[in-house]
Amino acid sequence: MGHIVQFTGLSGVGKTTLSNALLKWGQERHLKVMVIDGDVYRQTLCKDLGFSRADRLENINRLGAYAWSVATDYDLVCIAAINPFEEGRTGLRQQYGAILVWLRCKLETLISRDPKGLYRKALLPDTHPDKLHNLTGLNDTFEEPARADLVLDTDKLNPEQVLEAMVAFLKERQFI
Ligand SMILES: Nc1ncnc2c1ncn2[C@@H]1O[C@H](COP(=O)(O)OS(=O)(=O)O)[C@@H](OP(=O)(O)O)[C@H]1O
Ligand SMILES: Nc1ncnc2c1ncn2[C@@H]1O[C@H](COP(=O)(O)OP(=O)(O)O)[C@@H](O)[C@H]1O
Repeated sequence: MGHIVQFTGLSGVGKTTLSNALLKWGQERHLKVMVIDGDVYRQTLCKDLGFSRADRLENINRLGAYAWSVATDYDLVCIAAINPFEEGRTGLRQQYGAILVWLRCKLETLISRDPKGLYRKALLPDTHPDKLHNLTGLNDTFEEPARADLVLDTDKLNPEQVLEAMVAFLKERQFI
């Protein structure tokens, strides 16, 4: 039975970057890693969901259940979603033993990265037709985790260093 890792962190923090780096790292070592990326599953399994609190909780619950259903076939299953609420994270920890990794970064840095233009849209005036009104961390809730198993600061560590710290943590816990 593989271990389940749930990430949490704002858009642009580096969830996909770290997950894909772990996938590649695993492939090179015959370790079976699966990535369940929130952004990707919102096009399929979670296509019907929006960004209300209820929908975000439903989203993480579905991703958790899916991770659990495939965990027998993998060494490690990573859930890479924003996962903004303690209720959702605690649920995954209690139901599936999913450990919690918080990818953290200053908002100014995320605003300057903004590869999808989401922060630019959220910063538009309220009256602008393209204004994004519920971007996590900017004008929607992100509850800082009280009990993360690991915190990685992606404005201090480059992607290689983030991967290195993650791998060291997984080895220390004997997850890999
Ligand atoms: N309002 C709002 N708030 C947050 N994110 C938004 C929003 N609208 C669209 N997006 C895009 O959706 C991706 C987040 O989906 P998740 O399933 O990870 O979010 S959540 O866990 O349900 O909060 C997120 O992907 P990432 O950028 O990879 O985090 C965004 O690209
Ligand atoms: N540790 C890091 N240091 C600097 N830039 C990073 C780091 N991790 C990711 N990035 C960059 O930030 C942007 C968003 O990364 P991404 O992995 O797509 O974030 P998320 O999946 O959390 O939305 C990308 O342009 C990526 O290259």
